Amino acid sequence: MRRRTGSTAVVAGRAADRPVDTDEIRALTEAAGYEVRGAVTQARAADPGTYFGRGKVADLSTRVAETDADLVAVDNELTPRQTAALRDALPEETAVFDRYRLVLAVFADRASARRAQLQTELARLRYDLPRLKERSDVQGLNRSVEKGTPLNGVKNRITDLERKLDDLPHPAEQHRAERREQGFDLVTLAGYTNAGKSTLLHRLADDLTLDGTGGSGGPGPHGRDAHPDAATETAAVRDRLFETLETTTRRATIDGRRVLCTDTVGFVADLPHGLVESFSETLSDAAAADAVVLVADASDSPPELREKVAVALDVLDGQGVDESAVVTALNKTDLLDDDALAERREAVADLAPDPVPVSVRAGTNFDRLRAAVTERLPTERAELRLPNCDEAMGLVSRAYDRAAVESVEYGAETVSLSVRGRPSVVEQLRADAHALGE
Ligand SMILES: Nc1nc2c(ncn2[C@@H]2O[C@H](COP(=O)(O)OP(=O)(O)OP(=O)(O)O)[C@@H](O)[C@H]2O)c(=O)[nH]1
Ligand SMILES: [Mg+2]
Repeated sequence: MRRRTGSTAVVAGRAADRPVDTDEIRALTEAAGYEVRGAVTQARAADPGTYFGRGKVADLSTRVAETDADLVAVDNELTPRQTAALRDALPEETAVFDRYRLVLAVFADRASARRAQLQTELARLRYDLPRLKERSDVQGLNRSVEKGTPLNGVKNRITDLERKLDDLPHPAEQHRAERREQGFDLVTLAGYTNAGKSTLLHRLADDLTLDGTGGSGGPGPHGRDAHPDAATETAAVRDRLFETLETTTRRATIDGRRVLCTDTVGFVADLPHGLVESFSETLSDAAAADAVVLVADASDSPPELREKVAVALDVLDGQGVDESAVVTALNKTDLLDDDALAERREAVADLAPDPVPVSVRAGTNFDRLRAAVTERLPTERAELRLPNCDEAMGLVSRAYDRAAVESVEYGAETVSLSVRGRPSVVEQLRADAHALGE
């Protein structure tokens, strides 16, 4: 993404009793377009006033001055009061973002489609509003609102945005309904950011042609419009947080069936789901899907993996996704030896009973993953007997196109066709066969 010219940051982390790890907050800060010039950490309980202890705040201030940083990025959620107190203690004009605000900055930067832009702005204002309300001093209030928008202005803008979003057509939903009618199965890839969802989509997709998009206005008549992700999708997938900010859908063929596979916005550790949810179409996609592949990064430590899988399953459940529709894929097994993998399986055993270990990068165990997905797709079988005529050939070709043809035998008088696929598709083929026979 574009780097904010000259924007620099110092990251700051605190933990009560463990070594303080700043990797993630660094990655987030970089994802928001800042160059990280330093890190300040503290291992002690949070100070209710300034979050960090007094001496540490002084250190932080010195570091900001030395590095001429524009921003202090704090690896946690700060109360409005803490944000204000920190700002007061730092050199003039230094912005203070907690991780939530940082994520909002990333989204604001990357959102390209109209819908995503509105959702991002709405999420930011909803984040700001309670913070503004809690501020009692008028001066602080004015300073904390970007560009001096008064409190009421923020409320009005929220209402305005909500109305605009309601009025905006929802191309993804409409598109989904159409595609279902055409006999497509819908599969959604979900999971934390950086788990490998987009890489998996690449692997599963039939070709590099995009077939419809989520938030960005929907496909044209042929479902082949370019998506903002198009350029980056063909490039190597980079190791960067929030690579995907809008849903992308590609056609895939799984077990002979026509599948629309949708990539989604990744979850983020320690963020309230509501935040990410509010500006992604992601979860509504998951709820509408026939199967959801929950992609997890198995190179995470077992407790972290467990936590992420638990949260993700919980979020999906909250969206009305049936547990039986979820396939859990433990990705990046190329980074693990057998013992390490066994530990990961053990860590999620009671949450995800039958996870599929895969390496999307190396292509390991794809057959099992495809099979696990197919198992979750609604399926019906039919044996059809058709008169051997031109129309029958049309029907056979439709069957190949939309379902899995298990066998086809051409006799002198009749054609016998054994087919398996989406119930509505099989139903239609059966009706067509019946009509031919009359
Ligand atoms: N070692 C290894 N790396 C992988 C594998 N699959 C994906 N990756 C890497 O993991 C990183 C993240 O992959 P993405 O596909 O962008 O992850 P994502 O889940 O789409 O992330 P967001 O779009 O941010 O939600 C990239 O650097 C991939 O190359 C794998 O099987 N093994
Ligand atoms: Mg992605």
